[in-house]
Amino acid sequence: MDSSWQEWTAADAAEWIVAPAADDDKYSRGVLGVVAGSPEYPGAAVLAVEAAHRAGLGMVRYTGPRAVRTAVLARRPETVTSPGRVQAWLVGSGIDPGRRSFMVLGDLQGALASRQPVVLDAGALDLVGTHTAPTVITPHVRELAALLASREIETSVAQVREAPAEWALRAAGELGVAVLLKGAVTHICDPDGDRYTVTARTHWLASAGTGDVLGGILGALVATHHQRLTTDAEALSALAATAAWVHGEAARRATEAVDGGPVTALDIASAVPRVIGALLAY
Ligand SMILES: NC(=O)C1=CN([C@@H]2O[C@H](COP(=O)(O)OP(=O)(O)OC[C@H]3O[C@@H](n4cnc5c(N)ncnc54)[C@H](OP(=O)(O)O)[C@@H]3O)[C@@H](O)[C@H]2O)[C@@H](O)CC1
Ligand SMILES: Nc1ncnc2c1ncn2[C@@H]1O[C@H](COP(=O)(O)OP(=O)(O)O)[C@@H](O)[C@H]1O
Repeated sequence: MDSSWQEWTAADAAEWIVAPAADDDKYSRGVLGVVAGSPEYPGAAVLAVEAAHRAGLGMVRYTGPRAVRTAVLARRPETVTSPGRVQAWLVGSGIDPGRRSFMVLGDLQGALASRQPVVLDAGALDLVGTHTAPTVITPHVRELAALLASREIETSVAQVREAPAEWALRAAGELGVAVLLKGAVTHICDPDGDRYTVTARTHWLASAGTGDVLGGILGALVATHHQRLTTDAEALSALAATAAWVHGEAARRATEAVDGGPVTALDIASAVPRVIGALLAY
């Protein structure tokens, strides 16, 4: 185990990007189930689903609230809205943990009980530890501080902001999951001692919804590698670092395309296929 943090590179990311082969079908390429979005935050589901499709996988299933489903389908008619086989989950983005209905809580618990690998975000972070499936949590600084405080680990937003590496490690150790702590430098670590950083190449990333796009990219990568994750849960941290790298590079390309001007979360999602293409050619 190396005690230092390794900056993830294009070469590292390229190892985790796979193109479909002649014997593939939509199921072998990975099906991502998404439990995200709510009447309060429908956009988070749209952004996560959009990014997952753009990152390349076999299928996205979304069975959330009707109004959100309609918004998701308006943007991505490729999305399947009936229940069925799922090989990885993205849960919690765009859900307020204080306003979860019984139905949403049931969907979240059902996903976590399925034993498929899971990306836990935003409004599902409090459920970490209620299941045994391979898990990566994707908090930002405030969410990590709140999560640790809820587990009686004394900390504050200021402390996590001051020493993100330290608190990401603490979370991985205490919670027993891979951690992707978002920020201008994103820290990824796991209980096995893997430690990666991804330094953002543009600060235009700091805008609403970009974290939901990251969740979609990571969900797609986890779904794509679902087979490997059944025997190698440690791969989750490498997949998380790859997702953060792809996200950062997509943002860099998106701002470059507008001469260094601002980019939106959807712009970043739209830039993802070219990043994937470049990594395949790497
Ligand atoms: N298009 C969509 O649908 C999007 C949906 N999203 C979804 O939204 C959900 C919440 O995510 P989040 O990241 O806004 O929650 P978090 O940061 O905990 O803020 C909670 C509250 O804390 C406060 N507050 C926060 N920061 C502060 C500061 N620096 N300084 C001072 N106060 C601060 C502030 O409250 P206020 O003080 O303004 O009342 C804020 O409201 C989550 O499910 C996510 O997926 C987003 O992805 C965006 C795009
Ligand atoms: N100052 C910054 N510079 C570069 N990237 C940032 C900065 N602040 C946040 N980010 C990145 O932007 C994204 C924001 O995600 P998140 O906080 O979940 O926002 P949202 O919930 O609005 O989607 C993360 O990928 C994070 O790493």
